[in-house]
Amino acid sequence: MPKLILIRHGQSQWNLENRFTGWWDVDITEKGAAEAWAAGELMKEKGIAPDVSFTSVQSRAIKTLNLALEAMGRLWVPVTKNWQLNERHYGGLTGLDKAETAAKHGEDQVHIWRRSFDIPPPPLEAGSPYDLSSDPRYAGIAIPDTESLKDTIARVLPYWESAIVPELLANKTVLISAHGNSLRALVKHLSGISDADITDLEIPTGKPIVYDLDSALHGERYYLSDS
Ligand SMILES: O=C(O)[C@@H](CO)OP(=O)(O)O
Repeated sequence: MPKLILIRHGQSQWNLENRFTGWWDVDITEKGAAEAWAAGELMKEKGIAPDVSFTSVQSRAIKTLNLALEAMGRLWVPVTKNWQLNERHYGGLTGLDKAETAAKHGEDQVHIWRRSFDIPPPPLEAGSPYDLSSDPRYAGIAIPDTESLKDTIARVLPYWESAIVPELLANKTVLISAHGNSLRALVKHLSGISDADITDLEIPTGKPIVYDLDSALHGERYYLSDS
C-alpha cells in the first residue's frame, strides 16, 4: 500500500531569530541539521524506505531532505524540487521580528496574519530587499506578493495531484520535505480539516508525519515517533 511521509524542515536561522520567513531563503541551523539527521535515523529504524521524494526550491527544505536521506543510507532516491511546495509567501511581513510585529499591531492581528485561512498578510512593497523577481529559480513564475493559507493551498494541491498522487497510486513510499504552511495545506486536504479548524494545526520542525494510505489515498496520520 502507498505510504506518505511529510517532514517540515529542521529549525532555520529565522525560526531561531523569530522572524517571518515565507519565500526568503534562509539556511538551517546546527540544531535544524541535527533534527533532519535524527528524522532520517528514525525513519530507518522504523523501516521506512522512500522510493521517491519531493521538496520545495528553498534551501532549508532541500538540506533537510538530503540530511534525512543520507541518514537513511538513501541519498540515491530521486528528488523532485518544485516552487509549489514552498512556504506560504509572507508578503510585507517578510524579515520582520514576530514579537516586535505583535507589539506594534497587536497579538490578535498577528495571529490573523499567521493562522487565518484566507486573510493574507499585507503585500510585499515594490523595491523591498526581499523582492525575488530577479532570482533565477523563479524565472517564468508569477511570484506572489503575499499569500494566505487558501492561496497556498491553491498552488500546492495542483502539484500534489499532478506530480505526487501518481507516485502514490503506483504504491510507492513518498517522502515530502517542505514547510509549516505548505504542509498545513496538504494535511488539511488529506485529513479533511475544516477551514475553521485548520487555524489550530501546528506542524513541528523535523518530526516525520506518516499516512498509511489505502488505494483511494485515504488514511490516518500519525507522528512516526509515536508509532
Ligand atoms: O515564518 C514563516 O515563514 C512561518 C514558518 O516558520 O511562520 P509561521 O509559523 O508564522 O507560519
